[in-house]
Amino acid sequence: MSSKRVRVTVPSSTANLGPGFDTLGMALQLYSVVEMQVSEQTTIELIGKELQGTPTDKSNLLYVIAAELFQQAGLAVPELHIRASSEAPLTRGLGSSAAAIVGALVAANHLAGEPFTRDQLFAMAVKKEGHPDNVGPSFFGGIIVATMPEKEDQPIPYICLAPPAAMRALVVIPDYALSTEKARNALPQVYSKQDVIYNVGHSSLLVAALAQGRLDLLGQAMGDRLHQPYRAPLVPGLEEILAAATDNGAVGAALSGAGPTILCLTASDSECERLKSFVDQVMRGHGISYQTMVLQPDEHGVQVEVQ
Ligand SMILES: Nc1ncnc2c1ncn2[C@@H]1O[C@H](COP(=O)(O)OP(=O)(O)OP(=O)(O)O)[C@@H](O)[C@H]1O
Ligand SMILES: N[C@@H](CCO)C(=O)O
Repeated sequence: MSSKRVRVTVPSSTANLGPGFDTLGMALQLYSVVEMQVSEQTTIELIGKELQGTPTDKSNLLYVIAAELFQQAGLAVPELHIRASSEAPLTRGLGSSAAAIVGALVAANHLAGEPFTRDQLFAMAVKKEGHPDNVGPSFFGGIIVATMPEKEDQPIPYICLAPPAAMRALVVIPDYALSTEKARNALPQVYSKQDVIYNVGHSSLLVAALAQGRLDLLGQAMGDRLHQPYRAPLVPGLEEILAAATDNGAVGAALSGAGPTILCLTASDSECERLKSFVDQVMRGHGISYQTMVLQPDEHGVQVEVQ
């Protein structure tokens, strides 16, 4: 067991990108940091306002995930000093739980002497999160197309695409939380054939458009009928932004992950000001306080430093 301190930096992510429910996601330059070191006693130090209210005992997600990794490696679970921070707010649809899971797995794997490969860690994270669309970008960076394997013991099949160079993400982050669980419970159990065909077509077109840098197609390709229509009642302003973002400087728009953050993609930084005033008008109309951030895609994924 290593006695060194491991520092892991993990990008946040935006999942689904509209039609790619549970299968598509993009890493963003908004980071979580997890530092971990074997210690005599477990202490969890959470830095900054975003992690306020998160447990600082052994029920903390970071500790739970690290402990599970040591157990799976056949090692005794050590006491740990964990220090963590997050630039991304939690429960907003920016993949904070996936980033925490990836950060804790990668840090614990280093302390344990690297018993697991990166693909094994990816599979462990996907199992924990239930789907690969946030975990994939946090691990590998860029845009990830991934799905669950046919059999449980198979590796997670994925492809990483480089985001189109000039593309920017304007994220509209409302000041209220929406848990992924609540947003998933809003979805129906059964879909019509027309809606399934609609999403297969749009998701396929979106992946092809992103692969070829065809930002002009995103406005159409990002249409979705599997989750956004059912989540819209939980996210005031979503319908208006999806309907008119492309008339106001965006090349496409979607609910980010399970929401309530709304993602608007632009072809350059210069479109963002016009888009911000449109978004402001919509959100004010609903009396919702919010913040916006203009983010570049992250292309590196998880980064590890051993100190
Ligand atoms: N750094 C962290 N340390 C401990 N727990 C965390 C950390 N980051 C996230 N979590 C846990 O993850 C929960 C948020 O998960 P949830 O899936 O609801 O939202 P999200 O991951 O931010 O959004 P989405 O999955 O829609 O992108 C928090 O309430 C907290 O329990
Ligand atoms: N694909 C997931 C992302 C959030 O975890 C969802 O939309 O529920």
